Amino acid sequence: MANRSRGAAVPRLVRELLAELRGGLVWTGVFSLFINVLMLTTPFYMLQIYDRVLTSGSVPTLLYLTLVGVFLLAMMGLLELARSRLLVRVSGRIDRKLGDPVFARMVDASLSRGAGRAEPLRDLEKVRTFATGPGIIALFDAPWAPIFFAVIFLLHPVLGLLALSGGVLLFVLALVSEWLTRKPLTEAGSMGQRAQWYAEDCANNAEVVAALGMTDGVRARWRDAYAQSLGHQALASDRSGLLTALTKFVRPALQMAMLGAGAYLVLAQEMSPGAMIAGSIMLGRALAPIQTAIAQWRNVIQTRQAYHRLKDFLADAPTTPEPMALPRPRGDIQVERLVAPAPGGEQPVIKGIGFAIPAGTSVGIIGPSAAGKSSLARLLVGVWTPSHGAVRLDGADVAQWDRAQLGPHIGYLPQSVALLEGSVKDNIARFGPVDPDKVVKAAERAGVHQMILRLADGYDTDIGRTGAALSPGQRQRIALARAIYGDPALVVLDEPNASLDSDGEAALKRCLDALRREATTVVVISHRPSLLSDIDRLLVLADGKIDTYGPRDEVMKKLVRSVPKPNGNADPGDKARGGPAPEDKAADGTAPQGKARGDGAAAPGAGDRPAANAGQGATGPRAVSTGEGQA
Ligand SMILES: Nc1ncnc2c1ncn2[C@@H]1O[C@H](COP(=O)(O)OP(=O)(O)OP(=O)(O)O)[C@@H](O)[C@H]1O
Repeated sequence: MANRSRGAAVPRLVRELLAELRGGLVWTGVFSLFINVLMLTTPFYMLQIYDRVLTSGSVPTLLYLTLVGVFLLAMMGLLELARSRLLVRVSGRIDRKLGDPVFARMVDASLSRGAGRAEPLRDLEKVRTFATGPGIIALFDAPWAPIFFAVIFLLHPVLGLLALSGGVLLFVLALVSEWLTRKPLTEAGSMGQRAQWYAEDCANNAEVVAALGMTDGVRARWRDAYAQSLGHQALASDRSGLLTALTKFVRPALQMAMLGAGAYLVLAQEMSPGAMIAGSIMLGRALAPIQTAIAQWRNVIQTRQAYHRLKDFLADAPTTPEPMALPRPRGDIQVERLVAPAPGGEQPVIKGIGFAIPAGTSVGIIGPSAAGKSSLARLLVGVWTPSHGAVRLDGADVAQWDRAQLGPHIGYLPQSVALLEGSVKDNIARFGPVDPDKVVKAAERAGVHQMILRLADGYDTDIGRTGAALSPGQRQRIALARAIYGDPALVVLDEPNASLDSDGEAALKRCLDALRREATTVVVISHRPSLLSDIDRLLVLADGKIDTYGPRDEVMKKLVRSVPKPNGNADPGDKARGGPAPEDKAADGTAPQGKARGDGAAAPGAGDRPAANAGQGATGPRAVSTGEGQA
């Protein structure tokens, strides 16, 4: 089973990544050293031309120097090529190492925090592209700048001092730039992100936003966040613009000072004219990486932020050792003392319930709105993690079960259907390898095969983002086929008929009958009692607790008795539809728990499983045990 320990994965992931990158980065550093040494070719060539060729008038020397110079420059070009290829590989490794974990973690984070965004992938993209851009080249070149300063010192100490002071001045300007722009850039980043969320949410819900005239209100929110982001951006740009202007003045001024000082030293006969020119060129080389670093400062800061966000995001990733594969479950469900808040919340929405569903049993869950039915469904399929208790499938805790292993054994049709961008067949096959026979079988059992054949490209029809190209009813029926694809052992359907017409509902009922005949464990949540007419058991949920659980007919009888109508008749469907509130029942003097026990249904049936009873103990007297005969 998964061993979840916080905080260990990121250091491991990052350590492993850095270990993998170490070789490539060391070679990039070595290549950078040679590239920078070879950059001395041009100034030395100048030096030799002025001081040797022009004074001696020797053409062979000129030819020889030129050949050597061209060869060295060619070598430098080759090294540049090798370095850039190396960095492309480094960037590819970052992606290969972190891409999948970040994606998987993003899905997990959406489950545990209740909201998912794609920023971590964007951050990864930022870090990855930095690894091939000019920013990282500047970082690798900067440490070799002392070579140039040293050579300038050798030409003349005065020139050396001048160059060094210029370098320090530019470096200080870079630090000031960082200091002045870091905060506004951070603020701009977070406000920009918020603005983007508004824009994305608005685009995703464009129809309701337009229909209800909400565009102006939502745009005002977006505009506010965007304006704040732009304000911080502008402040950062103003400050960095000032620094850039200063740099643009300092850089040529330094060059001029070098030439001026060099000319003076030549006049004073302390240096040759060649050294004057070479010194000036070398100053340019020495300052280039510093200047690139200043130009790339914003990029460097943003990449650093993205890197830290990524590290934090991965920091609480659970370490999950490769779990042992478990055999295909039979579909035996035990819910034990289950307490669960919604993701990111504290208040439990499921408040200590326990019950059992023997393999092959079909159970209908009914109850008023916000009773916790969908929450229970999510817990049954293991996408929510309970704070206490467990849902066990054939004895194994579903929240701890490896999702990739558990998924094929689970069929889940959520209330909001959630198809994904892709073809009909991809969606039915759950984006795994498409086995046409299995896809058609699932579609036929879901009663949707003919409907799919009538689509423009049949099973190959692209359904667009979230299935936008389909009607809600079509989406729901295709999602049903997806839920039963591969004959899962447990099928949980949350309001599977919410968007269906009578044909669709008849197909759904036939599908449920087939699942029952095949002894698949089925849980159906529905507000419509018609769908639950052939179900084995009924579970009535109210305020996160079990009100009643037992064989369907017994529960229905109880519901009839507990829902008095003004004319003395009762409509059990009222309760299924969430009609009578628990207070209504209390008003006639019959508390739910009293009812549950009073008719004898509370006593465990003769064949009740011990696990079911254990679960009952946790639920309190509200939970009603079941007769095994119904299984
Ligand atoms: N993702 C979520 N984040 C926060 N709270 C949630 C979330 N999902 C459900 N809840 C809360 O849990 C409670 C139960 O909701 P749930 O959707 O399980 O009820 P339900 O019985 O399925 O309702 P309905 O019949 O209206 O679908 C509600 O109070 C709801 O606010």
